[in-house]
Amino acid sequence: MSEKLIEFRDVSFRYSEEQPWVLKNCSFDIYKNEWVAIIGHNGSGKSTIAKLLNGLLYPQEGQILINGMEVNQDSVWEIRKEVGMVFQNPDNQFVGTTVQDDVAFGMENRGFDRKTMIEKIETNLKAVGMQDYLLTEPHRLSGGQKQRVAIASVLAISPRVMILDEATAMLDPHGRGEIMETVSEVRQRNDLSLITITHDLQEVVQADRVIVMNEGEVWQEAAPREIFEKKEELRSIGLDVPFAAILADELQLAGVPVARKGPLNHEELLEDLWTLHSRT
Ligand SMILES: Nc1ncnc2c1ncn2[C@@H]1O[C@H](COP(=O)(O)OP(=O)(O)OP(=O)(O)O)[C@@H](O)[C@H]1O
Repeated sequence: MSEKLIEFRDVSFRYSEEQPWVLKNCSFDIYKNEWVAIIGHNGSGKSTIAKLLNGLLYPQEGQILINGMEVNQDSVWEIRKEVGMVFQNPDNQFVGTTVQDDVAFGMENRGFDRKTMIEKIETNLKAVGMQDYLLTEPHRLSGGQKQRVAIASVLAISPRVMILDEATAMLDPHGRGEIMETVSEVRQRNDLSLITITHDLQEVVQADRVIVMNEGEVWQEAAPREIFEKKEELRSIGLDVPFAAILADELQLAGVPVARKGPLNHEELLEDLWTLHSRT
């Protein structure tokens, strides 16, 4: 088992004393180099978890540890060197007037020296395929390009964990696929842990592990295959299953046998059908 990077210990959170608890006794661990997808119905507390991890919010109860360091007001600047976040709307995260200024901003805030900054701007924009846009004004970029720059800005601070909170939600399926491919590459190259918060099941099935939230509680955590086998239970808490699994059920019902219980994507479904039916 690899080393723990994040520990959520009995965390409860509410936005104010007058408001209900948004997270209730949540506990989970995330390991180094692991990719964890957090899913759950609207309002189940996913984004709140992301903000707690980055010290944008603090829990009223429980403890959050990042690499052994507790997230609190004293540690918040150290924590933000470890945890990088990319949000849904890239326009809300741009601060620089050019792409290079923007990537520099996070590093400036964290006290990087000039030489390191120049090197990191170059290598990280290259890692996301945006090296030709150094002097471009961010508003001239497409949605996908903006998210690439946002990812480069996060990578530039060399975090241990990158959180993508609905970061691909505004892109078309092709753009989403491209961004996730880039993220997957940079994750491996930089030995990062990755937390993705998303409603896109194509993304979720690629994760190592899935944490399912329901009404502010950790409902279940397991590998994607194990999670998506519980189709009826998932539906009962307002969640869907991958389209390939639904199609496999329909095929079975129509009398077409499918080998695997729940294929996670169309490649698996095709492989099943090919293996079974090429023999007949
Ligand atoms: N700034 C805030 N002040 C008060 N309540 C908030 C605030 N932000 C979120 N909430 C409430 O906290 C609960 C959890 O919200 P959160 O954004 O964490 O859910 P989520 O699972 O990310 O939802 P979604 O899938 O819709 O993005 C919701 O009931 C929401 O209305």
